[in-house]
Amino acid sequence: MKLPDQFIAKYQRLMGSQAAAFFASFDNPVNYAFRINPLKQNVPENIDLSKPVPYCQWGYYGKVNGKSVNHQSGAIYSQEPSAMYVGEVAAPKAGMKVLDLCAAPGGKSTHLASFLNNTGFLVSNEINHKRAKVLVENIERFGPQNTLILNEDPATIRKHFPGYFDQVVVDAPCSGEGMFHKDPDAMQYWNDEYPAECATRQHEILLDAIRTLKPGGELIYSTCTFAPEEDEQVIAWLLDNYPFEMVPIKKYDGMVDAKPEWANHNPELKKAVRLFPHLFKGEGHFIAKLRLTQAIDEPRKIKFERGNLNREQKQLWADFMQSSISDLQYHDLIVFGDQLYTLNAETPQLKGLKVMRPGLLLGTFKKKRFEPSYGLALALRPDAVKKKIVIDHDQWAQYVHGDTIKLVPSDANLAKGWYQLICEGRPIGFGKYVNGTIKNFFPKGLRFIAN
Ligand SMILES: C[S@@+](CC[C@H](N)C(=O)[O-])C[C@H]1O[C@@H](n2cnc3c(N)ncnc32)[C@H](O)[C@@H]1O
Repeated sequence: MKLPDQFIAKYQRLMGSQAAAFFASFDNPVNYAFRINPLKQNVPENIDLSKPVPYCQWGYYGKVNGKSVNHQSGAIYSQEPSAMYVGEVAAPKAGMKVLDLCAAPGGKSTHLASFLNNTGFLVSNEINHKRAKVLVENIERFGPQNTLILNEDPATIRKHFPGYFDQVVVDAPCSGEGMFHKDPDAMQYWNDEYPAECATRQHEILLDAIRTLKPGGELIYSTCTFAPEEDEQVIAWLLDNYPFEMVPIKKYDGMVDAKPEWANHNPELKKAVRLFPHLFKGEGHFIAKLRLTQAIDEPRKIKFERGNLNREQKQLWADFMQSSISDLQYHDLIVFGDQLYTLNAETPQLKGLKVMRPGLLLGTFKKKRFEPSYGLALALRPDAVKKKIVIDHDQWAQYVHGDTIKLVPSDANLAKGWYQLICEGRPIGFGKYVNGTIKNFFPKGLRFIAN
């Protein structure tokens, strides 16, 4: 691979005796991996689980077919193997309040949601609107029921969540040097000054991020670049200026200590981790974990959001619950426009925030009726739903293409109404059964031709 000349000169100097092996690794084959989704009931079928990723309890090496039942149902999430270690380092405990500040497309958020297992509260934020839409798609497919999805800048997040979170993950926008191997297009933005520019933005993001942490809370900072300016030097700056202590990160085979000599020689920096592609089966990554030892600002009181359904909406939802769902836990309900969402007990007032999803989207109120959402079908395990129709792979292909599905006569005497559609043991959406056919409610923007 042709790397930029200035990149070669810089890393020749920094990598010393390892430089040749480091540069050679850019020509190695790319490593693919995926995580299975513990929020779903069944372990995915038709996928090779023989090569587990040793440091990630849900991780396996291998490539995912994006047009498969496994992928569409949210049973698996494709993620680069090094990126998987960020979620593992965070490993939030049940009940925690967690912020993923730079979240799209959702690799870390879905991983954090796996740990939280529908307890606590996950705020998944992405500044870029287009990317925030992709984040919504990926989170809905994964199916957590405890997630607020925002499209905000870090300064606004800081204002609304002062001293609030047990954990904050900053998977920072960076110069992306670690991605040159997998995605050579990433090189086009790179020049010698780019890491310093990125570092300025990382400092700005962190100045907001750290003020959303409660004392004792943990900051997980990660990049996919080798640049010391964006890695050790950022952490050295935090340690010098704010009340943080480093939390040691376990180093598995091929992972190495971060490099104090690439910053201010503070030996504490060794507790962070570097993943180099010539030493490790994955792309370049840097991860640091820090604990806030005391509050940065005076504590501020937070007002919480409340449910807002009118009587008719309550009744329509109660009727749907009664006829269709046997198990769905939530604190309260909230309506935005005509859309109904669950509301987590920990949700602060949402006024002034660009909200993509205040909670799990349950469905839409139409004139005097309720239409359940695609996201609800994917968030509910089959045993939590009263009415289901099992479809085969060909019918699934019709469904994801947006077609009406004709049922065989033996299935064609069901009561009219909403059914969770199940393919290969996994929920793949809701369908409305009418006279021997299933009307298709697979979202228009997501339709595809299965292969
Ligand atoms: C490395 S990517 C995040 C990847 C994501 N965490 C995942 O695992 O799928 C960094 C993200 O930061 C966002 N970003 C860019 N500028 C930002 C800023 N000034 N503040 C916050 N986020 C920013 C980008 O849009 C991008 O989605």
